[in-house]
Amino acid sequence: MFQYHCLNPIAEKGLGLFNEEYKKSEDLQECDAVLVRSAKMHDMELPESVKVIARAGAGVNNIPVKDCAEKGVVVFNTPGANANGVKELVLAGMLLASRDIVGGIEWVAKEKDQEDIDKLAEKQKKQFAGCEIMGKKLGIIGLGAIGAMVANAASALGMEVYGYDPYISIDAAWNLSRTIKHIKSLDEIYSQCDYITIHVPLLDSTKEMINKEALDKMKDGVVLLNFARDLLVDEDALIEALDSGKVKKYVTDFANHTVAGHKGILVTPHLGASTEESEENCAVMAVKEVRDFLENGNIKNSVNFPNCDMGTCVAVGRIAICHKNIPNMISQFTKILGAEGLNIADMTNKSKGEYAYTLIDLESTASKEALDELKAIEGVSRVRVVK
Ligand SMILES: NC(=O)C1=CN([C@@H]2O[C@H](COP(=O)(O)OP(=O)(O)OC[C@H]3O[C@@H](n4cnc5c(N)ncnc54)[C@H](O)[C@@H]3O)[C@@H](O)[C@H]2O)C=CC1
Ligand SMILES: O=C(O)CCC(=O)C(=O)O
Repeated sequence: MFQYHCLNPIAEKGLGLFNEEYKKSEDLQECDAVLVRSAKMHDMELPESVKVIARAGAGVNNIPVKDCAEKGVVVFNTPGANANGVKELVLAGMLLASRDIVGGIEWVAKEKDQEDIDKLAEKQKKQFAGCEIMGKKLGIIGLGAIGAMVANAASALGMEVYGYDPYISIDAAWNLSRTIKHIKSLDEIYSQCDYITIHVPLLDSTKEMINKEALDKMKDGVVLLNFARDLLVDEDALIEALDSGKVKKYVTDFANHTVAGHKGILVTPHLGASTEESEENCAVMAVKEVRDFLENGNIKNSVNFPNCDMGTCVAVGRIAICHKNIPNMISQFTKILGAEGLNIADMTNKSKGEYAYTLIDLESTASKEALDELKAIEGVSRVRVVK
């Protein structure tokens, strides 16, 4: 029996995929798995029982990913599962920034009791006039799941799309419309584009990448959209650029005291992935990842350990070892197992950066002593008997 805990509400369509072998628990103690959306986990004390965290979403900046790797806790996310939801809100954001739709709707609501509201509307509407996005230049920073979808959709709406992503995946590149201009320098995005939207993860290297220097290089009257993370933008510099007229509108999905209520800023309360479809897609993918990991030891879509798939175990036993990606680990594992007379039926070892993962199928059951010896190897963070 496995236990899981949800730090945020997770769609029932996903949780329903847990079978009778799983129990939802109201507290973390004794849990094998944690499911999370945006809850901040950096200051959270995780019990030793937690082996896996699944982020039902893309961004993992709310999770101490490296600390988890050190402790042998595998962290998953759900790549692409909410990308369409975000794409649609980005398109809405561009339209809201271009036409004063919000101002117009608020005006009608305010004047609702005017007898001649229809005539008044025709007279007043010029104050809410705007511009079209067709023919305008859109710069996209980050062409992953979301950026690529925004690029294709904006291109289909007649925008001239400039894309910048020095680390683009082959899959994302294949999915891009041929109309997207491949841009190799951010300066070109800044100097050319009327709209700029950012879709990169929040990392030390991307924090405040939109700063005063970047803003100064942008076209006068640029519209900036941020549906990725607020800390990607130096929002004090942004406010200055907005107040000076350099930036026409800032559309952000992240409410905070710097942006909330400020003129020229449209703030949504982190709604990018808040659609029925995205919530369900993320929950379904997260639960499948957790189940395959707990039941088979397989890893797919982890952000701190490598992909590793040995299917369902048909041997007598399977053990999973989380460890450092350093020399001499496999030979130490096989030596301990060999000394106990355990024959290895199948084995996979994969690495990702500093960390590695080994799955070993055995023709007989490993003793507690052998498992303890494996755990004691320097660089091993967790040994788990999967079967
Ligand atoms: N507002 C919301 O509700 C949501 C926000 N997000 C945010 O959007 C971010 C992106 O999401 P996805 O597109 O699904 O992730 P993704 O991982 O598919 O794409 C990120 C892309 O950014 C690129 N990148 C990384 N560093 C870069 C740099 N310095 N310059 C240019 N490109 C760089 C990567 O190569 C990758 O192609 C997430 O990390 C998350 O913070 C994601 C989903 C929902
Ligand atoms: O779960 C959510 O609503 C947040 C989505 C998000 O920001 C992400 O997937 O990175």
